[in-house]
Amino acid sequence: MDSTLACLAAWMPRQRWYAAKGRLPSLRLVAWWDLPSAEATDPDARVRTFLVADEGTMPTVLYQIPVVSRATATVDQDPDHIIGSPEPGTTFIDGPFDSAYTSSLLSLLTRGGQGKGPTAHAWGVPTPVAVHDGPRTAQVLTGEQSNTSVIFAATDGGIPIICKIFRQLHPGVNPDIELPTALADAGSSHVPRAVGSVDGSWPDISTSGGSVQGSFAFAQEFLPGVEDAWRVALRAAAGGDDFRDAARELGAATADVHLSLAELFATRTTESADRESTAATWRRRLAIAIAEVPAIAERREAIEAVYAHADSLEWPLLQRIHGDYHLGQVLHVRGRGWVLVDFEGEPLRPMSERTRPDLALRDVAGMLRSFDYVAGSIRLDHPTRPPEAVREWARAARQGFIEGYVERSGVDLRAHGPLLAALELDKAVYEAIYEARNRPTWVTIPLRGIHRLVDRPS
Ligand SMILES: Nc1ncnc2c1ncn2[C@@H]1O[C@H](COP(=O)(O)OP(=O)(O)O)[C@@H](O)[C@H]1O
Ligand SMILES: O=P(O)(O)O[C@H]1O[C@H](CO)[C@@H](O[C@H]2O[C@H](CO)[C@@H](O)[C@H](O)[C@H]2O)[C@H](O)[C@H]1O
Repeated sequence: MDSTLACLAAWMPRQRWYAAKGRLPSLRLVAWWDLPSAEATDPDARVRTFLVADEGTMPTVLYQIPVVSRATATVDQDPDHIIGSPEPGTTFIDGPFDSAYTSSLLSLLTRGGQGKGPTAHAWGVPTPVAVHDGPRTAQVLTGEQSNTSVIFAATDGGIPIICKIFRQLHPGVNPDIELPTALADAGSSHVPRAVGSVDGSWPDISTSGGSVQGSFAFAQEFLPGVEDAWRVALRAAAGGDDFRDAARELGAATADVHLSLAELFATRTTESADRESTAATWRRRLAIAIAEVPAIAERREAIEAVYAHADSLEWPLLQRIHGDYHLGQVLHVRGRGWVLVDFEGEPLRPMSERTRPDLALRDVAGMLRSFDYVAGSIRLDHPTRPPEAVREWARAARQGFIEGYVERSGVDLRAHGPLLAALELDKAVYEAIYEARNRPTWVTIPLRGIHRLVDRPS
């Protein structure tokens, strides 16, 4: 098994979903499960999903790595999708890029079934939407994602499916399954329909002995030919087109989803423990950001003053929220409007925090930051453009979003201005860490946002 772990450890740091960028993982094999159905249809392949813990991080991260193992002489995959050779004559292929894995994953999602290993177990949970049984092609979605998504297009008229394979595993139902499924079941048009999930159990990495249950993958209807709001907004900003009306509709859709979530899941008043834990998260993030992005250190006191002001005022009710809301998480669907995806919450936050009732204003703050990101990205791509015009574009978009949100929700955002400013600032601090780790050339975008927010907090 050492050669398997060595092979995975050498490959993981190059993957977009690998969290500890710039450092080799320190892997321990926690468990694995096999998909025997794959071997029945493709006898040259063995499909094994490894669950490996990176113990070099605090806290330990548990990764899901589906691997197809083939005799090297028979392999014709693109070299970019090859993990490596654990031993001479055997090649490991990144599962989502091999039909032996994708066809058995699809079968689990749409027909049910089981995957088994000595200490881990997986089972498919199809919903009534997963009725179609015809032929499908599989294609991995490329781009900057935290997980790996495969699109299964039907070649004979069935609805296309997108299946997200969660790369980091956490005990409990993943909010990315729980929230959109509840919203879709309640009739919301602002989320895609749920098709099925792969759930399972594995050894608990936080205790010796015992096992936990959680989610391995989730499939939804795929909305073909749509663009995400990030692309739509970027094009509008690049062409100097007004985005205020589109942003107003996005604000209204966001309010609709918040209202539905407040009906479907418990809400509660903010207790002092909630404030303390939120403020502790703000401080913790700020400390990490100062360590990783030294330019933030000089604004430390000013940032803390914005947090202190927010902490001194009344806070609204807590409820379930999206949690990592930005333009890339919203799709523009003709005839249906804005559709929200990726309810998994911020990848850098512990899952226990992401599933708690939270401030709906956190989502509002995330989207407001995202309009600023559009402006920042345009400035990076077109350095000779006058910055005032780009800034004005973002200001109008932010205004439109706020108007749409307030009209639909009835929430007086002005009354919560200092809290919204603190949440925007915290998001910008999060983004600075995220960009420093993933896209260092973009770190100037949140840094500029931080300066603006501390100089003009609300
Ligand atoms: N149901 C869907 N229909 C069409 N495109 C989708 C759908 N779900 C996700 N996408 C596309 O896939 C991208 C990545 O999905 P997301 O849920 O954000 O994954 P990740 O957790 O890996 O970041 C989205 O930004 C969107 O462009
Ligand atoms: O991978 P996820 O979609 O879960 O989200 C992570 O990656 C996002 C970047 O791809 C990051 O979002 C940041 O960049 C966006 C533009 O690419 C911008 O619209 C967002 O405002 C900005 O936060 C997100 O924060 C991160 O969790």
